Amino acid sequence: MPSAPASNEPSSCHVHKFGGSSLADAARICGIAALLDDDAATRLVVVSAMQGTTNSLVALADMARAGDDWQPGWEALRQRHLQAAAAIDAQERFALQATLGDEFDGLHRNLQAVAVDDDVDERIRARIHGLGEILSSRLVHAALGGEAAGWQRLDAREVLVVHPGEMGVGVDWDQSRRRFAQWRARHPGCNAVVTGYIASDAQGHATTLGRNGSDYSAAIFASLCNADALTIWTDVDGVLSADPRLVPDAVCLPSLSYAEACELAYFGAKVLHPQTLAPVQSRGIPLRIRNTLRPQAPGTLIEARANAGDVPVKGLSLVNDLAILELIGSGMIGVPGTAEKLFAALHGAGVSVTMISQGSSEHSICCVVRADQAERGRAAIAAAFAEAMADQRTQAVRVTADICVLAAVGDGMVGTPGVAARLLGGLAQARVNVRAIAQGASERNISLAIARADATRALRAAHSAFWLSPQFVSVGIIGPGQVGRALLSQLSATLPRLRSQSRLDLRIRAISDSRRMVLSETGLNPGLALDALRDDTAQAADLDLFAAHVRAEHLPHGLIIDCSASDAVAAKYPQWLAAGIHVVTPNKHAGSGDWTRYAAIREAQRQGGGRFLYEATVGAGLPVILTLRNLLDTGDVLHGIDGMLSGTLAWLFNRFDGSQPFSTLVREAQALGYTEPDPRDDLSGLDVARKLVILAREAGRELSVEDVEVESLVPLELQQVGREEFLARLHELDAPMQARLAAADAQGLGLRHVAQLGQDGRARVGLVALPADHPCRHTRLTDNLVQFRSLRYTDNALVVLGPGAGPQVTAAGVFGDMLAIAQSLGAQTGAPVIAAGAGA
Ligand SMILES: NC(=O)C1=CN([C@@H]2O[C@H](COP(=O)(O)OP(=O)(O)OC[C@H]3O[C@@H](n4cnc5c(N)ncnc54)[C@H](OP(=O)(O)O)[C@@H]3O)[C@@H](O)[C@H]2O)C=CC1
Ligand SMILES: N[C@@H](CC=O)C(=O)O
Repeated sequence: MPSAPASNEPSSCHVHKFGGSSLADAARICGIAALLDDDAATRLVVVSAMQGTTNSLVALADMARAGDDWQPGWEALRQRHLQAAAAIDAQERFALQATLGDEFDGLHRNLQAVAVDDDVDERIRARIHGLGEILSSRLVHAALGGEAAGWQRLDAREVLVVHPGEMGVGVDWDQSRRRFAQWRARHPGCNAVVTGYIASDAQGHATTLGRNGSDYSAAIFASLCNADALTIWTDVDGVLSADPRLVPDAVCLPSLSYAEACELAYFGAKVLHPQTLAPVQSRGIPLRIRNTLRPQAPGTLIEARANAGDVPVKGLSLVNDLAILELIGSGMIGVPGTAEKLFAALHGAGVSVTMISQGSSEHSICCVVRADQAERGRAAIAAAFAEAMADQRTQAVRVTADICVLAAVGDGMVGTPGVAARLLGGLAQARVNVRAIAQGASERNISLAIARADATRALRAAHSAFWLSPQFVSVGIIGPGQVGRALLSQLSATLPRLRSQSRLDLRIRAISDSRRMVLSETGLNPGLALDALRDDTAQAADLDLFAAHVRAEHLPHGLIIDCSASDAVAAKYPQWLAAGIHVVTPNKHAGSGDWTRYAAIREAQRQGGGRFLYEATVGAGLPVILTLRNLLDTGDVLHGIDGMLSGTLAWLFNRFDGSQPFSTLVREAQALGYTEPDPRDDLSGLDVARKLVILAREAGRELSVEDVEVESLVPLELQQVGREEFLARLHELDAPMQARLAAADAQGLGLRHVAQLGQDGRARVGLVALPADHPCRHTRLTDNLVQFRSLRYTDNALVVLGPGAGPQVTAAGVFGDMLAIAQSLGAQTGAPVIAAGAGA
């Protein structure tokens, strides 16, 4: 391309291009003047056809050719343009309408020609297809005030000379530049409205730049007039980090380099035509994308050196409707010319290749092609390698359908270690299988072929992996009882901060109690989620529907929080975890229940399923399980565990001094939310036995609740009655408990409920009388005291001490597990919170 600036060109020239959406009707056309108002430079305004016009013109030509009735469509298009002309407050309105009428008469003649002659000249078709820009240029010219206001109209066919080529339409720069200079000489210094999309070929016949070619026209004219800037006006704010229909959190990118824009344009960022960039890039002309409907928005600036931003990836794009073609053969290894032969075969079959990948073993070559060309490509490769196939040098040509390509793009990727790891890690967390990978040596683009079904989930996961949007976790809460409600209130207070500071979006998309559930697409406000359960949107509870909604195919991560005490809910964990749903719970049933189910849960995790965290099952918010895990993971050997594992029983025996009946204290503990839904689970020692089993299993021992020696405080006659009757007869505990207290008092001892897991595997739970100097006598309120004895902690136990029951502390334990899962998914929840203004 010659680099000398065109003669007669004013010193400062700006090119503006308006797409069809900016020219949808007369009001939008008239609005262009206001958008150009603050631009003092000489302006070239390149226009597309009015929205939908080119499609209509192509359809009319097709109808004419097929012998269908095109007259009504022609008339509708004519009326639309005449009405737009009538609505434009132009001095020459009548002349404008007459000219448009003439253009439509010409269209009528051309359509008739197509109708009577099947082999009508391609030039006539090009004239028909390109009429929309002629029409819109006349309307815009009039709306800007016409020649009286210093505006000329330039039919691009007068100056722009192009030739079709294998790589698309090419520009004859010498011819075009000469002709443009001549046109400029005839119209020195004036502004111009220029038709986009259309041009002439070398013989002077009408042609087009291909669909959506107006952007390309604008870039060519920017180069011809050596413009200082090109602005493309469209109906979006700029280039977005991803398709907003698939990633609602996609952000508008303030700046891109030409190279980044090229990659994004090629890989589906529909804002830019792929060819647009070359003419402006070669002359270093900055290109800005702006929104006609929101001109105050800064848009996206594309120039040679873009702002790098603080993450290596600027944007992600997705190309759909693809297939993988794969040639496999051990006889290909080290054989020169195999790749050439394969791609020559595809070339010969007219198959365009989107992506190529070959492992260094050379055992197979795979490429990604358009789905509608896959079979043609397969047949061409099979034919080219027929001989090699016959003597087993190649073994197969395989097609994998329903593929899409996800591409991560950014200059910041160049030379930055860990980008691929971050991308692939994010996809792995979202359980997206990658079928093929390609990264060129430019390092600006990593392309991944994945199954179409995974596309949205993959795009969202990758988007948040690079913090282009917060890490999105779809959350379902089961059991909004004491703990569940406390969790909702903690979430309500914390989620906004997590979203803004830690870029973590824990979205409550489902809530259920034992009877009803609410499934929400966009998410429930945690402060109002309980109300939603009571209103008309609630439906009958169904755990399978609930889980399917939480783990919707298009969402990267699903997390179920089970705050019930239900065994039926715990029975679902293996299947949820196997489906990749993470589970967090204070419910002890899974951890201490049926061994086969427990093993299935572990197996689902081992197979790479969801994560299962249950810290709150023992010691509520205390780090009991975490402490045990740390001991074991660092190679310590557990000898035994003993202490107090029930918050309710701790509180009861800290308070029980005989001054009030034991049953009164039990009711109080229940009201405070310390007890299990059925307080007999506490008083019978079952709850503590469950906790001991959870800890023993954590340490690798195959213990079950039946193996634990449990002393129950519930009299035999109250063990089998219903919960309500038990509560009504609670006073029957008073006398036996009073007697136990008196006996202990008489020996100068105090009652405490303790649990013990010995080195011999023996597990015991029960009420004991202890001397005043025993550590369990130095606890307060609901304190749990867990003493770990191990190879390292032999003389002096490792002790975890603190409140072990209550909705708030339990919910905090659950919340902590939620954040641990979010962190494992890549969320930055551990980052220190810097107070506003600090460090300024
Ligand atoms: N309270 C505490 O200090 C601690 C509690 N925990 C554990 O936390 C869990 C909750 O305790 P808490 O909040 O006190 O109990 P609650 O009885 O207050 O709440 C239980 C909730 O679970 C719901 N639920 C019961 N069965 C089902 C089911 N099949 N499907 C869906 N939802 C169901 C109940 O709904 P509905 O009203 O419809 O029955 C209710 O909303 C228990 O497992 C408990 O062991 C753990 C550590 C400490
Ligand atoms: N009811 C339980 C609650 C915690 O698991 C207790 O009192 O410890």
